[in-house]
Amino acid sequence: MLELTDVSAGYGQAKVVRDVTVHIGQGEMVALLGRNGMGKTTLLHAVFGLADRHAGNITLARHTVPSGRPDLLARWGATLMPEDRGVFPNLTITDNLRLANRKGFRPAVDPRELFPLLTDRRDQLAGTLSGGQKQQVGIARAILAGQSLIAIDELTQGLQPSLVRAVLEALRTITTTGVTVVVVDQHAALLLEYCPRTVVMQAGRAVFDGPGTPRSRLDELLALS
Ligand SMILES: Nc1ncnc2c1ncn2[C@@H]1O[C@H](COP(=O)(O)OP(=O)(O)OP(=O)(O)O)[C@@H](O)[C@H]1O
Repeated sequence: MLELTDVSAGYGQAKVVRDVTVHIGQGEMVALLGRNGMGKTTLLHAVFGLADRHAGNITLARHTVPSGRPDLLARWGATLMPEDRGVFPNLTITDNLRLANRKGFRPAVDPRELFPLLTDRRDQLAGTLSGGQKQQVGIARAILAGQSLIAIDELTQGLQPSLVRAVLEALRTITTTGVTVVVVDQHAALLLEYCPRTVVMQAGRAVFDGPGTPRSRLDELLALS
């Protein structure tokens, strides 16, 4: 559903991502790992039209993705969770969800079943939630919008492990309904528990792509600069 073929990308003349080929199927849950500055975010940005693509092809759900058109990605069903987690801070949780819900669309999994917070704090302004709580609202919005690919950068940043687990658990559940999930982080341990497939970036290249990675091999890849 998301296919990157020989993708090189960066910012202006700066080359960051080099010759990356990764094909991700519908309903997969993929961890994109790598140390600081290895190009994980830039790769996501290349997919979502936020970095400059220097070479290669990207297709999403059989659409050819042109460079520099982030608007098309949203229209074709892909969401990149931004740092503010894509919530309207001055609206309540309920209103955030209501606005996101595509007319007449009922997701296979009700996000309120995944995240009790959405009910317990329904009248709270989203801007007053913690980062992890906002992330839950952001993911719920993507689910209600019927998005078929959800990518999350820096999933664990600033979140307590129990919240990270709740989010990963929820993401795993939605993959069973056919939604594709790509999670980016530099902390491997938790993600590895939930993601059957791992792509490791090193100096802009995808140096490993596979399921069932032995932990020792991953430690080795993540330790190298
Ligand atoms: N806007 C930019 N202009 C020029 N270079 C950039 C820009 N953003 C990032 N870079 C460079 O691209 C390289 C890769 O950065 P990127 O953010 O993709 O790495 P990352 O693997 O996501 O790292 P981290 O885990 O620290 O976020 C770094 O050397 C960084 O300095």
